[in-house]
Amino acid sequence: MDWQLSDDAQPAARVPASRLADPASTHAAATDARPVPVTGAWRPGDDPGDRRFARIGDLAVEAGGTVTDAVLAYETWGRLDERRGNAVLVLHALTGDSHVRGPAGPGHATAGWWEDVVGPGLAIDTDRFFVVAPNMLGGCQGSTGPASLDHDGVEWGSRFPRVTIRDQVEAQRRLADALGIERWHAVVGGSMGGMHALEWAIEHPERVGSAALLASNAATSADQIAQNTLQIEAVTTDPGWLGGDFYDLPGHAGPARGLALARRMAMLGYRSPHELNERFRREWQSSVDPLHGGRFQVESYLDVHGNRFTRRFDAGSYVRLVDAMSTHDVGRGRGGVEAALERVTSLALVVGITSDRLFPVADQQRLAAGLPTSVSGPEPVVLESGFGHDAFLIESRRVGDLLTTLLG
Ligand SMILES: CC(=O)SCCNC(=O)CCNC(=O)[C@H](O)C(C)(C)COP(=O)(O)OP(=O)(O)OC[C@H]1O[C@@H](n2cnc3c(N)ncnc32)[C@H](O)[C@@H]1OP(=O)(O)O
Ligand SMILES: N[C@@H](CCO)C(=O)O
Repeated sequence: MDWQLSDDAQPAARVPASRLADPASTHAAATDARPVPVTGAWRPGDDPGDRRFARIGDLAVEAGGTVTDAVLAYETWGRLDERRGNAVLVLHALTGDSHVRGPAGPGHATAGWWEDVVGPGLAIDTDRFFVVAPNMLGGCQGSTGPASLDHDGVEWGSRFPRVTIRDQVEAQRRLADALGIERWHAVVGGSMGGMHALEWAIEHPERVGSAALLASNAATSADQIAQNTLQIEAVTTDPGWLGGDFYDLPGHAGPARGLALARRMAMLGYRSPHELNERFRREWQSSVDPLHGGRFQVESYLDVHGNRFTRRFDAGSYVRLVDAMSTHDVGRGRGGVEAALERVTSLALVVGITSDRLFPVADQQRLAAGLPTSVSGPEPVVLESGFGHDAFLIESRRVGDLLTTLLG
């Protein structure tokens, strides 16, 4: 089947800012929600730039159900060469999006999340490579997700099926087909994006030249599932959740408090105890002692991140995407993790971070030991950093240096 690049004026996955939950606290930061620009279909030779949309058809998902008339939002940088052999797929983490670098088109004046990694002369050199970055299926930054309108003009909400990493990669495969990319020069992803990159290398080994797996895993551990479960519970026990059908109800803020709480919990996994202790110590945010009504700085920090998050992310997507991480297990139906890893034929770069308490280095040791050809042999490359899991985003220059060992 041919998948279509969209010229439509109103992509099905459009998510107006009004459907994002309102912040629950007066400490909220300014909104990060970006309008979704509507652009024409990408064609070989086009200039890099705007966010575009690919219609990828009906997608039957592993857990049962179908995402009908699914759309993936994506952005590109650089030019596809005549042999279509220089394409690099960059896959974002849980709450990321297609906006890897700026500037792009209208509504995208902002910098991207990997400015120091992707660009002219950088590790993923857009003078050499054609970079494609999709927003994952189930997300809320242009791709079809729970906040998107279904055919009846009502948000999918609770009707949006559970999706898995494999379903999301199947959506990406259709995007690759639509773009005419038979084989990726490389697939690159951090955290949840690394799960997608690995799934590509296992399910479509002939289509992946090399794979970079940063702070990621082969199967989500009990410890990770436990944290995911608490975050989902924080959202779904908020009275504003309404079973997942909270969208566009007059005067209804949605599960904002629950979503903010989930993000605050998640932030603890993203940063290291050492960093938090060194950065905030026991300092107060104001002149008032916390014992007498003031707040600790770290409380304020988490509050800001939690409430800011509610301005840019949909609670329905959050629940579905966290769930997709929990069900991640490359060994499912493939004879176990090690058997699945043996299917990989591409050269792999596996990177762990010393202070990552969410995806500890043991996860990457299992990956490197199981993958047939890893840049660093049976051990991962370990980045010495105090920033915790988020180091793959924060230490971007150093991550770029590591990527050059794979990309040349
Ligand atoms: C691939 C992807 O995942 S893309 C998505 C990645 N982006 C996100 O996850 C968005 C959330 N942001 C983050 O997690 C982080 O900002 C990162 C990882 C992107 C970057 O981390 P850092 O640069 O170390 O930012 P940090 O965590 O220190 O947060 C900085 C903010 O906290 C604020 N902050 C710091 N201390 C306090 C405090 N005591 N009280 C309140 N706010 C505080 C700062 O003012 C700053 O706000 P600003 O952005 O408005 O300037
Ligand atoms: N902080 C990043 C990393 C998660 O793995 C995110 O929210 O996407």
